[in-house]
Amino acid sequence: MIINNTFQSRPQLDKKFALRIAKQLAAAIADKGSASIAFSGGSTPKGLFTELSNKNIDWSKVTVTLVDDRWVDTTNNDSNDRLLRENLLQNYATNATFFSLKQANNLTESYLADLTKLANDFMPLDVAILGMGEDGHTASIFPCSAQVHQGLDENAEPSLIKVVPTTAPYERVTFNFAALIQSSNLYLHVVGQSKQDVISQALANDDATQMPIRAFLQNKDKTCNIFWAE
Ligand SMILES: O=C1O[C@H](COP(=O)(O)O)[C@@H](O)[C@H](O)[C@H]1O
Repeated sequence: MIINNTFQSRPQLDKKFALRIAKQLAAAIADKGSASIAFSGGSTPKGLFTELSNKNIDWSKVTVTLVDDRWVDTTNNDSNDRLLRENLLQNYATNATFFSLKQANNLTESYLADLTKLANDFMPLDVAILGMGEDGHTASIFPCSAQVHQGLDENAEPSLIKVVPTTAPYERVTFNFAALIQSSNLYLHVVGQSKQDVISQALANDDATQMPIRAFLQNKDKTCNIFWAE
């Protein structure tokens, strides 16, 4: 199920979206004393990060993480970890607890098992913000990868897995579908006409292994709110 939220400009989207996320985090804190949120990386969310970092909520009670990251050093320009630290964990949001997906040198099965255990402290997420590539990948569940079935398995334990894309650089660490779909508030944040075209393509067919975003957009039990601007 989807709900479309369309904006005339990216700054307008960033403002409204940040306000909504801040309210949902504050509501989770009021309800259970803490909140958790996972962001996507890539080129889309920078403006949103800046807006949200200036929201005066009790960030000390918020755990912030990523839905996925590239397995690169956290100083690398392509690191989602770095993007988040430099753009979100600023201003009021410096008080948040950051759960990095890159806490070791080697991306081994035992590392992923340990990381998944640690993540269980703040799962299920209160808010998850997905991004999407032109190939319909979301988080780092890539249609080109050998791990696409594993990433989309509805019956898998919610967990962090390794993905090796063949059409994009770097090994990845990503939450699987089973983990992300449990999020109380699920969003897809995309900008530009080409991404709108990809959404149309995703809605026109139902094979999620060809376009993993379909698993989220076409899920019968969970609403995915799309935030889009030209
Ligand atoms: O590789 C990635 O790409 C997607 C989409 O990024 P964008 O640059 O087209 O916004 C992103 O959602 C994901 O987190 C990132 O690792």
